[in-house]
Amino acid sequence: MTVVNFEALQQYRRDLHLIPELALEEHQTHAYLLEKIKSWQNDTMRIRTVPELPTAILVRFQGTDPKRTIGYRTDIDALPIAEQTGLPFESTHPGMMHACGHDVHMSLALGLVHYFSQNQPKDNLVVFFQPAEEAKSGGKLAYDLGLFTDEWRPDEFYGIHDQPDLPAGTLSTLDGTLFAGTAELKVAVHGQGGHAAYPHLVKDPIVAASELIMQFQTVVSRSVDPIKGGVVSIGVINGGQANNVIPDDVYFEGTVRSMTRVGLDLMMKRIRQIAAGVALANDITIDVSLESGSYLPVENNSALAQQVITFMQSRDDIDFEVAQPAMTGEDFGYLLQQIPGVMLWLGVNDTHSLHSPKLNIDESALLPGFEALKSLIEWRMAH
Ligand SMILES: CC(=O)N[C@@H](CCC[C@H](N)C(=O)O)C(=O)O
Repeated sequence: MTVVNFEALQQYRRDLHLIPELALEEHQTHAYLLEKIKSWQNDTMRIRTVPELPTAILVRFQGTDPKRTIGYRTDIDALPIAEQTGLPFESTHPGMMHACGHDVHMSLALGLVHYFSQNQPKDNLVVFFQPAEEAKSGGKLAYDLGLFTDEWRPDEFYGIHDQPDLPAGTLSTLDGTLFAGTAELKVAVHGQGGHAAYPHLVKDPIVAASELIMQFQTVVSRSVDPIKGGVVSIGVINGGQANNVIPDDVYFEGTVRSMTRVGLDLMMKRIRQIAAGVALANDITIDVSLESGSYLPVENNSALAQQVITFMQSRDDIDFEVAQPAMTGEDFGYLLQQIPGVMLWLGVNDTHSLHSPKLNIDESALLPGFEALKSLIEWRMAH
């Protein structure tokens, strides 16, 4: 029985787009999702929330003839970005926006929960609404809290991410590593400020931070095998308040990325070495924090990815393209290190990139995205 249509998916997506919330603070989102899920509850379903990760929700469907448990994961958090789309359902939360399409991901996951509440699956199915993908590693937190133990442990895990570069509704993945592993970089440059007219009497953190940021750009160009590649990007820089005052401190943040854990380790080592060298050269203190280990490379399980690709390519009603690896990060990578599975892109056709304040996804992706995921899950359960 088909109970999910475009209008329903669009309504979920727009409702959720109005109320974006940051990592681990997704309380309104959680309440919205829970209310919908509870409205479909029946004897085949169990709904689980946990006090240690209060915005997470797990839904488990008992299979009719289970030989395994399939997992499906959506992220639920938003970004600290002030929306500039001008849409009638623009964010009502100042400075926050679903600029990475998690509203789309949640809409599809709600569609799946609604559908399987009316069509009991053959295998068991666990749908995981995960907080904190953009920051704070909700996937790892959930795993480390033991959310996926006993009957809640999927044997295989699937998830999607929207992709503005692909036509709306096109699915895409590859047999291999889809997304990079990332490390979050935080740097504090501590100098000794003073009057800008007397630079010889200060320890200038602005000059040191500038040198450091430019030197970091040599990590990829001089230390990483060009065939393998990597990314060092700075997204935050703060320091100073007046044009004629040299401040005491400068603070900046960025992200370091590689398709392999070995590559990421190398880049992190070079960043620490460069920071130590620039600190010495400027007679200044530089504190570097590099956190990795949660946003691991998103490595699709080879056997499962081949099956997904074969299935998608065999279906006339699914538009599918084999993907190229991307430097995007995802903490689904952490879950895929624990549980085999596959992440896919879903095309949402926009000229604006992910993380743009003008991202305006093409909602015609919603129904084909839902249908493809539902068909994939049902096909997998039949094999
Ligand atoms: C799909 C996407 O855009 N994911 C984020 C994941 C954030 C990773 C982490 N917070 C970091 O900044 O390294 C991304 O930025 O790729």
